[in-house]
Amino acid sequence: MDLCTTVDVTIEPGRRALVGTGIAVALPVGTVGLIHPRSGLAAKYGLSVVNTPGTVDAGYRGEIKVCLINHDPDRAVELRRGDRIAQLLVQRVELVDFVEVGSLDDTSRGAGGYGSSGGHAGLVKEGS
Ligand SMILES: O=c1ccn([C@H]2C[C@H](O)[C@@H](COP(=O)(O)OP(=O)(O)OP(=O)(O)O)O2)c(=O)[nH]1
Repeated sequence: MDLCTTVDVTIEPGRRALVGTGIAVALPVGTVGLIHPRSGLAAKYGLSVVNTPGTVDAGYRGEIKVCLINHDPDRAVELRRGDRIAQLLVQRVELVDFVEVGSLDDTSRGAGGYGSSGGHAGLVKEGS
């Protein structure tokens, strides 16, 4: 579902703005709302969502707001009330009970992350 701004707003290059959508929802327990940027506005204006994807808890009953950011280094983004600024996806989530343990099982990845699998010249391991 597309989300629209309830206000006119101009976002200068590199700046952000929290805008209301006028929408409140009661999501079923076991689901989550995810606020994603719109690809068209991202490609054309550099407009995105700061905390993408924004998380709307199932228990949240307030107005959904979107924290927009203008990544364009030169041009301001002008938005008018009613413009579609982001999109809301609803997904099922696992409801888990976390259990504290002393160690974790082994996997082929182990603790490697943040480029440890390579794939780019700038990701070579230290010392190699
Ligand atoms: O882009 C967003 C993200 C969140 N929310 C609303 C719904 C969500 O359920 C609530 C809290 O969001 P989150 O848990 O991400 O915020 P927090 O900074 O951790 O605040 P809190 O302490 O209120 O949980 O704010 C929005 O309207 N838009």
